[in-house]
Amino acid sequence: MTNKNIPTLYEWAGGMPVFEKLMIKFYDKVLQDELIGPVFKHMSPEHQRHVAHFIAEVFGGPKLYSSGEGSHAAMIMKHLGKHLTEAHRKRWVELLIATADELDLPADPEFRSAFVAYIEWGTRIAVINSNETGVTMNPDEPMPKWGWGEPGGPYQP
Ligand code: HEM
Repeated sequence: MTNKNIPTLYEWAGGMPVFEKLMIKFYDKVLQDELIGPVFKHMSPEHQRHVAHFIAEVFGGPKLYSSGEGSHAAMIMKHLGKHLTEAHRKRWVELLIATADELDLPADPEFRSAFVAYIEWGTRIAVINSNETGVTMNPDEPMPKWGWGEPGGPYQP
C-alpha cells in the first residue's frame, strides 16, 4: 500500500487471482466475438496472463509485467500496425465490463469510476498506436500508474 489508509485499486479489486480470472474469461468472450475475435486469432498463449499482469501493475500491484514479461514500450509495440477501429475498441470495452460484472469485481461507484477511466484511456491509446507503423518512444518509459482519481479513495458507506 502506498498510503496506509488507502488501498490500491489492485488490492481493492482482490489481488492477482482476480485479474488473471478476469482476463481468462474476458478473452474467452473476445475469441467468440465475430467483430474482434479475428483480431486476436494469432495471440500468444501468454496473452491473457500478460494483460492481467500489465493492468494489475498499473493499478498498484506487483511489477510482474515490467520485471520480466515486457515494458510499457513493448506493450505499445504490440499494437502497432494492427489497424484497430473505434468499433473494435467499443466492443473490447463492452466485453471487459460485462466480464467484470459476471465475476463480481467490486461494483462500488469509486472502483468502477477508476476502472472505466483507465479502460477508456488505455483503449483509446491502443487504437491511436495501432494506426501508426512506428512510434519514437523511450524504451525505458515508465509503466502508467492509475489511482482512485477524483473520488480519492474507495467507497465508504
Ligand atoms: C487498456 C487497454 C489495453 C491494454 C492494457 C492492452 C495490453 C496489451 C498487452 C500487455 C499486450 C501484450 C501481450 C503479450 O505480451 O503477450 C497486448 C497485445 C495486443 N493487444 Fe492490447 N491492450 C489494450 C487494448 C487493446 C484493444 C482495445 C485491442 C483491440 C480491440 C487490443 C489488441 C491487442 C492485440 C491484437 C495484441 C497482440 C496480440 C498477439 O498477437 O499476441 N488491445 N495488449
